Amino acid sequence: MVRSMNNVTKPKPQKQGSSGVGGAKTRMSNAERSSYFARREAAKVLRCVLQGDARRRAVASIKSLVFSPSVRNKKATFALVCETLKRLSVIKEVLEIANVFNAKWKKQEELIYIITYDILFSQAIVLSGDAEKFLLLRKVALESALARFCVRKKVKSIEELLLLNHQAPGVSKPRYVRVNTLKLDVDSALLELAKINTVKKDDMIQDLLPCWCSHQGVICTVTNGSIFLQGKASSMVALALGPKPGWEVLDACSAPGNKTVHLAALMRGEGKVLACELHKQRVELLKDTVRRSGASSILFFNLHYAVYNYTSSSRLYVFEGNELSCSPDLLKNTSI
Ligand SMILES: C[S@@+](CC[C@H](N)C(=O)[O-])C[C@H]1O[C@@H](n2cnc3c(N)ncnc32)[C@H](O)[C@@H]1O
Repeated sequence: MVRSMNNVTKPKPQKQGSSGVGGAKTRMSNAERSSYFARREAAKVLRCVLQGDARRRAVASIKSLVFSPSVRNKKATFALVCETLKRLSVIKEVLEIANVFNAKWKKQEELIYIITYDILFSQAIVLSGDAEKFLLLRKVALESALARFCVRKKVKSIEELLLLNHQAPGVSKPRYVRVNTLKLDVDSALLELAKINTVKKDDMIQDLLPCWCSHQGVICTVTNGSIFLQGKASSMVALALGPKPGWEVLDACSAPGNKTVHLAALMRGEGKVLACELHKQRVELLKDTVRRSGASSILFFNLHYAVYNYTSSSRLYVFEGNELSCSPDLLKNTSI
């Protein structure tokens, strides 16, 4: 459900170009003005997201909120919201320890979260605006609160603190890792990932591992195709079909190919998966996924439109397309 952002309390309008850091009457540069507005737009998006969470009601995704026409600097706004959200629990603790909130700024807490992120984690130096000025005057208190929080959590660095925050099961959501059983068995993947991540077996899907991990923690195994980062819902699709080795399966809209290679793995590399994709560039993505997966039983079709007539009994596939690429061996017994 998309909820309008119009009912968000607007921060008091400020005279543009008149409020420099430290109260000096300075004109904002274009970059300052753009980041000033991005922080306020990010605060509105963050408020929408947090209110939705608090009421357990679906709001639009961060992307759709950011892509609303009222948001001018979409890239900076999106980055600010995501980066602040990643560190939100730490930011809240720090503000609490530093005892920063008063009645006035409590009303604009999302803006305070965003600016605190900017001051502590993005090392922004010049920040124009009243709220920015308020927090910059307390920068030392914020930094010492962050240091105290690290000590309290028994970590040596902020990176460790953030990782800890990400790794605690039940506190943060897991990233799902699907093991590509064409290359690696589930138990070996579990052992490998457990070296640097908190990981377990999924209770519904055999080859899926919920993982509380850092991106670096899984990146090598992702790059070599032993595992794929794939959500739980997406991992249920091929499983629901339950393909057997030797089947011929049509994946009509396939790029980037996560389900295509999952099908090939469930069929243990025996049989064929016909993978269709409308867009040429996305066919390249699909091919890359398939190459990494090591599956050799997949045929690619780049179609203008996927008009097909598929009857399993007569094994007839009618495709209307412009290009086809696959290994000649695979094509031998397939009528197209
Ligand atoms: C949501 S993605 C599919 C994700 C994929 N099944 C996976 O699991 O990784 C949808 C894809 O279908 C392609 N597509 C959309 N319409 C199509 C059509 N008529 N024929 C073939 N491909 C199409 C899109 O270009 C897009 O790459």
